[in-house]
Amino acid sequence: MHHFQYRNGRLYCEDVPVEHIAQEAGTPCYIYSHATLHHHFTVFDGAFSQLPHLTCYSVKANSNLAILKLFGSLGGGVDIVSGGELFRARQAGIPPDRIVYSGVGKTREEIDYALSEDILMFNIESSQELEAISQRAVALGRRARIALRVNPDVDPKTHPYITTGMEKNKFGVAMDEALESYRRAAELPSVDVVGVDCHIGSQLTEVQPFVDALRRLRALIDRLAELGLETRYLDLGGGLGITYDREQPPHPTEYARAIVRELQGLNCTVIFEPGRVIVGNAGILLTRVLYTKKTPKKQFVIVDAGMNDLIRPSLYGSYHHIQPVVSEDRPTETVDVVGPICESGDFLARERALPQVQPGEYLAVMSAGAYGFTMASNYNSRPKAAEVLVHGDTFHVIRLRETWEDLVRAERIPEFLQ
Ligand SMILES: Cc1ncc(COP(=O)(O)O)c(C=O)c1O
Ligand SMILES: N[C@@H](CCCC[NH3+])C(=O)O
Repeated sequence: MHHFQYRNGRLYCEDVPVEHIAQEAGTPCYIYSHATLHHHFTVFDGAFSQLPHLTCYSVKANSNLAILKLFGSLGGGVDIVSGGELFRARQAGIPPDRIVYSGVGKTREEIDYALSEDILMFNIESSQELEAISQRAVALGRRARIALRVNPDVDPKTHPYITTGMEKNKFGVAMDEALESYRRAAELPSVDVVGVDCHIGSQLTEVQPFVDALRRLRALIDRLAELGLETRYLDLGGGLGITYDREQPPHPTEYARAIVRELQGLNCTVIFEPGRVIVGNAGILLTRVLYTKKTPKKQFVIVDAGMNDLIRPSLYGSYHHIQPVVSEDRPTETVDVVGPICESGDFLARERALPQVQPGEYLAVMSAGAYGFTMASNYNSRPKAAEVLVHGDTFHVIRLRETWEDLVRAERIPEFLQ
């Protein structure tokens, strides 16, 4: 479904020309399509309609309150990895019984907060974390529902920085240790063992690694049943990829078909934690060309968005399609699209064939809805960009552009320096 399209040579998001947004909200600016977000969520969630399931959108992909509110209103829950994400989710009205909490480094403060909110399930990543959660639940007079995040050791065939379910990764508990940990969990006070969890990586473009992981989890579930431990929730994590360039990831319905086939005969609620597949292609980063510059070796297009706004190209060498907002016939040239940050690694594209562009014109960096704004920083004291949600023929600023004042607000000069 394409809600970013050219009409009469102008790029639109739904029924709004993106230039209008740039003029009002300034650049750089993230723009999301409500219709795309809605469509992606309902397609994913609907693909599992024949199963008892819960789609827990992964907040880290895009944590804007308006977006969380939308998914909550569609019956979604969330997957969180910090107290800050829990706070956001609650602010957006996500009910605690639709919240699952993963992450290898949950602090005592975060554990206490999640226990006090009575979230659906902690996905436990180590034996020490298990003990800590039990202790805090006892201390607070609460019960902690838990799943063990197991590391099934499958290769998701994605970028090495974003694999999570291989033996060498820091995530989860090794398969061999899982049974022992479950035995221990069953003895611990104030802990209810309710599930099994895994998440093997992000931007997967094949179904097979998901199927392999699921088969290993099913074997574990059978062993747990022999110990008298019933699995009420099977959490399969997120990770389904999207098309940035020429990738051909499975459509959510194809992914669902493969998963449902493997679940025959299992009697539990299945949880999914999709992030990128829901929001990735629902957003763009809009930027303005500041200058063009030719050096003996290179042709640069210098834009007002940098690695602090969108770090994926610098961090993973990721591809994002870049296109002028005004489409017209012009010669192409091979350029590096770079930002204003004082790092040579600050680029949005390298050696990219792009129509010849002029200072002042706008470029759209496509597929920027996931891990765009959420990974933004204030490096070089750059205020974070605004975020805008388009809904039909209107648009709403869902996060104001930061100001220079915002950047210094939390800082204090001690008296001896004044
Ligand atoms: C535990 C967990 N769940 C879900 C996700 C969401 O992943 P994706 O955006 O690839 O669907 C991630 C990120 O990889 C994660 O670490
Ligand atoms: N941030 C990564 C994905 C990591 C997912 C988090 N576990 C990206 O932009 O592709």
